[in-house]
Amino acid sequence: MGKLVAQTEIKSDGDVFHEIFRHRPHHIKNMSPGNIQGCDIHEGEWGTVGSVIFWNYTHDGKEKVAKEIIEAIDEEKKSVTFKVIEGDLTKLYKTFIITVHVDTKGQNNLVTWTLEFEKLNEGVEDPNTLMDFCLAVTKDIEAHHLK
Ligand SMILES: CC[C@@H](C)C[C@@H](CC)C(C)C
Repeated sequence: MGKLVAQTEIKSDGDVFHEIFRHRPHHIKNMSPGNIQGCDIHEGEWGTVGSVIFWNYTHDGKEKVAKEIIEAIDEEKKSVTFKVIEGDLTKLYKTFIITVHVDTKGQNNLVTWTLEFEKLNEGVEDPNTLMDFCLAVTKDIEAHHLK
């Protein structure tokens, strides 16, 4: 299993950041319209394990889709784990799991993105640009809350 981890500090509220990814990821398109164009719930309720979310996003200049199941939610640790089950990423990766975690330490809020993946073949590159995408979305969410 390949793994990429990246961290970035946000000045906006960490609890709000977690709440967005857990309960209202469909609001992200309003905060990061260049990256996220759509987010719909296909199965279950927002913010619950087992719910299925469908994303329309633009990555590496191309419009893409991702269907993800919420695999885990840890309210204590403020983390949400999304497992990709359909869409562009499944053309390159057998498994693709995205975890977003927020550490709130006083004024500082540290966001950690973890991408775990199994490539379909050796020629597939590591998802570095997707990690950049996740960090860019993070910054847009922060900026939205600092206005
Ligand atoms: C599969 C790429 C995007 C749609 C993942 C989203 C978080 C699971 C995005 C908002 C970073």
